[in-house]
Amino acid sequence: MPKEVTSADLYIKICGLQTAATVAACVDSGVAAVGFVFAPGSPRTLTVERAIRLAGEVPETVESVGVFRNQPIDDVLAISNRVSLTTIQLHGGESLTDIRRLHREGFQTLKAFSAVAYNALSPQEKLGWAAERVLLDAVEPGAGVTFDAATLKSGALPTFWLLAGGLKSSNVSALLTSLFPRGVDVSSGVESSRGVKDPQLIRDFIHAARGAVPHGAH
Ligand SMILES: O=C(O)c1ccccc1NCC(=O)[C@H](O)[C@H](O)COP(=O)(O)O
Repeated sequence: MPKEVTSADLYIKICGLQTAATVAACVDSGVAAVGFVFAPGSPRTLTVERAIRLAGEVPETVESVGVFRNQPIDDVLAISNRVSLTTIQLHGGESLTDIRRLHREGFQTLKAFSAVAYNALSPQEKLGWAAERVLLDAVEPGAGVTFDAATLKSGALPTFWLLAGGLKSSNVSALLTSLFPRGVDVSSGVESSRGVKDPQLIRDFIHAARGAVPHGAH
């Protein structure tokens, strides 16, 4: 039986932020993490200079996460150090060896897999990822597409895993109470148009996610 996650320790990450106003909406609502995209080709991709300004608005109590996909690890580290990120999220074919190197360099990590790719790992490979923080997503990240969550085999999931892929305020509650992830990650579901975050949609999403789980002791 998965450990019950309460609203006090539910990890909520809002990804793909591009403005100070949306960073403030996340921070004021008490999220665990905000995400800045550095993977090329996304409508949310930031320049390093802009990311430095936005990350400067994030207090130490909130993780500043850089999102990368199949970029050389030396480049990932260089950007992460310049922006003063706390956490590196990897969406490509990066290995456990890459993740361990990032840990040695002082970063927390999130390794993203599509649910399909995670299910296809061997039992031995899953064991390797069991102690890492993992994000389970749709095949195309940041596209606002859900996946068939019933395919997740709960017995083989890491202790800390986040649900992502097509989440929004109208579906997050049902998914949280059926799958028991440690937290959730959203991008498209808090946008008014592709790539454009909306502070009110961010607040609505956080409210809906918190409402889905019991209140913790404070
Ligand atoms: O956001 C992107 O465009 C992106 C591009 C390349 C790799 C990852 C990307 N986003 C990763 C995220 O953390 C998203 O929040 C996650 O995939 C969920 O996205 P959505 O389905 O849009 O909520």
